[in-house]
Amino acid sequence: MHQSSDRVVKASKFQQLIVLLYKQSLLMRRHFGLSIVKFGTPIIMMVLYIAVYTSLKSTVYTTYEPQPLLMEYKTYSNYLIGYSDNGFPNLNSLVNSVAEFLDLEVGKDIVALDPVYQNNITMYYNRLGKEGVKTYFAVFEFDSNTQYQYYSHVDTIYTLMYNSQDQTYPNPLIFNLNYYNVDFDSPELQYGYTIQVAIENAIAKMKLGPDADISINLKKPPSIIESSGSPPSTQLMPAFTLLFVFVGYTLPFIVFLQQIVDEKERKIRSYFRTFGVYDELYLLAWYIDGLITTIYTTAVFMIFGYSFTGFTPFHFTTPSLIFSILITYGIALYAFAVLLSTVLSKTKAAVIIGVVLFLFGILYGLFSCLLGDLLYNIWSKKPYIVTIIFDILPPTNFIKIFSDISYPSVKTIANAVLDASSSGEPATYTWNTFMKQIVVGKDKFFGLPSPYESLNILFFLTFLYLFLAWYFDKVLASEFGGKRPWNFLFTSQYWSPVHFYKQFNEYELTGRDRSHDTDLQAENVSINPTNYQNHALIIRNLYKAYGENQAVNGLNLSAEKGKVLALLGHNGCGKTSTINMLVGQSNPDSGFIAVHGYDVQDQIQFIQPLVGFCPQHDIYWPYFTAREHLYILLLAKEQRSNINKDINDILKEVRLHQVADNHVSTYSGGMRRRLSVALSIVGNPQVCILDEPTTGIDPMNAKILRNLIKSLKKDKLIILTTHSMAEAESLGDKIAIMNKGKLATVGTPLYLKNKYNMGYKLNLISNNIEQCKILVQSRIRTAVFDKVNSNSISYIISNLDDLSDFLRYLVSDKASQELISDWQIQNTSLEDVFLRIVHN
Ligand SMILES: Nc1ncnc2c1ncn2[C@@H]1O[C@H](COP(=O)(O)OP(=O)(O)OP(=O)(O)O)[C@@H](O)[C@H]1O
Repeated sequence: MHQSSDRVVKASKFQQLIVLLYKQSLLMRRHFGLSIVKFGTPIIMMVLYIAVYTSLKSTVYTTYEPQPLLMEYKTYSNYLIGYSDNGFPNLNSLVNSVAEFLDLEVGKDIVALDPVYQNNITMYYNRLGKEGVKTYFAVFEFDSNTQYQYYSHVDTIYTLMYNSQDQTYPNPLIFNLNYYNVDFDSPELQYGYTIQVAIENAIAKMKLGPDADISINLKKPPSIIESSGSPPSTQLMPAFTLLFVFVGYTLPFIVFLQQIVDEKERKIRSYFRTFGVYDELYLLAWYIDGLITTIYTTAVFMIFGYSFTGFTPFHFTTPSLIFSILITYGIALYAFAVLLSTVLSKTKAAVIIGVVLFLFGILYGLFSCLLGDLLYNIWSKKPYIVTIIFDILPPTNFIKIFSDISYPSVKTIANAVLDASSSGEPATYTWNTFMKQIVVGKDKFFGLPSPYESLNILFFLTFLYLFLAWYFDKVLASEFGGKRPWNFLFTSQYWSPVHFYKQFNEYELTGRDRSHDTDLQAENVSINPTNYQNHALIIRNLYKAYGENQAVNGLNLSAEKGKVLALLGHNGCGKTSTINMLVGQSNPDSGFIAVHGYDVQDQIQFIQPLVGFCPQHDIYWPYFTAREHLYILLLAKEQRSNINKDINDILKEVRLHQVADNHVSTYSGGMRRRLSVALSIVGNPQVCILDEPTTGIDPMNAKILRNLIKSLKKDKLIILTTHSMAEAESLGDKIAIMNKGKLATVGTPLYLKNKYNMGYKLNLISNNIEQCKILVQSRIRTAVFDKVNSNSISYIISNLDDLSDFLRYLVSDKASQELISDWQIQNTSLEDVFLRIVHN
């Protein structure tokens, strides 16, 4: 393998990763506002939750003191009825015992239900409705199959119910005392407690015997909400934990997506490529950034979630389970962001997609908080594939899993209240429950993946997303970088890249442009299979079109090291397109470019360490300093340890040493241009490509740059594009003028001026231009008018004798001296050559 002694050793993957992570850390520190969003959001969401929860709790809840038992039962109700649907044998003695406690008359104030109704509770409702009575009745049940089972705790052996209205059937409003829609302040209902005590007393007596000494001790009732008719709000808050966690995770994701695509749009992504940074390491560094955010966010949620009891879903779920869900969501979410970044190229699009996903997630989350059972019902009727699609997007998958685990602790709003008030503590959610399909009431929803299945999908999708990100990054065409063929994974070149010079044959090395121009022919045939490796640059039959626009149209060009190749041409003639192909940022349609014998398309990895590149438009991080730019890009390119001296030297060479530690955003356009030139010479490149390096630079600094370029060319090939003919003339050893995508002419400046010699330019200064015209036309036969300004006129004179005759006349003739105040003769300039070629 060819290896010249002064060539740099390409940076190791490890060094590149470290320097990329350093770049990420700088981004984090310098984009303070965005970092606040990234790292502040989880804390803000948790604090917000606690604030809302506590304020609701403190304002809404009221504590009641124990009330003495109210015994005037008869005033408020017609009957008290005991009923058993399964023939409870001690119903009569129980009713008697209650009657005794409440001082009621059995048969009049209190009855054991008429046996005729015993097997049909509906008929009993009927009777109540018809008679329009306000009645308490107690249902005794020892059989779990009664319809009351759903509303009551499994250990309850009776349910006390109340018909509050004097309405006629079919609308008797009979409700369980536990039902929330009850006016707890109504004295009628307060007697419910008295009856309850009477029943408890009767049951205790029945169990312990009639002589048992039972004392009744009234405890403080649980706090209940002040405003009657609305559910206790604090019980609703846990249902929304899901949304707070979702926002805490997903808002930083939008920032991340915006940042990664922003680097792509600023072309930093492809700029890194020209420094030989491995694509996978670049993506990995971003992904590690996302993982750090994930770990941080998860830690915040775990700490808050388990230290504040208001986060019910946390407290009723095994911590390892919550941790696994949060971490898996994070790793999948950021893998998804990296994948999106490979297909998006505009920051705006990235933000829009991020926000849409975010809002969609919130909406879905709200539905699952509010609808609960209903949502599960809807889902269970959908085809399995629909739920899988929801599982494929990390935000919706996360919402599903989190609402699955929240369900037993918070359920729907209505259920949350009902559940907490009637059946006591919600069940603890364990890994065991997690693996089962979601169960609501008695119904199983078999159409849904279990939360465990959804989590597995999320986990394995992470790897798929990362693989696709890596793959798309390589094969998707974009204006920001070259692409590989879609089947590159199946090519041997990918798995075992050729480390030796590619063998170009005679036919490939011969430019196929059969021009009549002998210089162009020489350019085409001067290279053959035995000597092409000595050429720093060979371009052969290069074509590149953008749609209908043939930007490069069969270009043939070559150059040796130790030279400055000045590439000239009018705007849009294809210079930048050629250079982009040269640095591997875009692929030719056909033809090839070889740099030091390596093919740009197949062996770009060997070329990158040899090439330095100053792009036409400056590429930079606004909030990094010049020193940091040099540090990052030098270490990305070259395996080095001690670089401070080198960086200082380069900074001095481009006169940026005094502002080296200022943010580049504070630089003038010219200073940024100098930084771009500085970046193109890091790592001692063999081929330095400078696309209009002096554009926008003042004459003094332009001169400094020109001197730098001159000093560099000693052992390198410098490829320079410029619109300054003077610059090309002073720097260029070889001038190549392009026109309409192909080479129009090539040669040294002197050679070209001779070749396109148009004679001499005579400039005359006078106050009487018309007289001058008459004079020149009468004395110089071969004079061709060139141009006229206010008091100057110029002619091209091809014959030297004619010109000297005219000058002799001028010196001798007094009248002419008075007419012409000054005159000047110029040789043909490179600009004249350029204009002539372009006009032709
Ligand atoms: N990414 C692109 N997409 C579409 N068209 C492009 C793209 N890049 C270049 N072109 C077109 O290709 C042609 C050549 O452009 P190129 O930038 O190579 O010219 P240039 O010689 O560098 O011009 P200038 O001196 O203005 O920089 C132009 O017509 C340009 O509009």
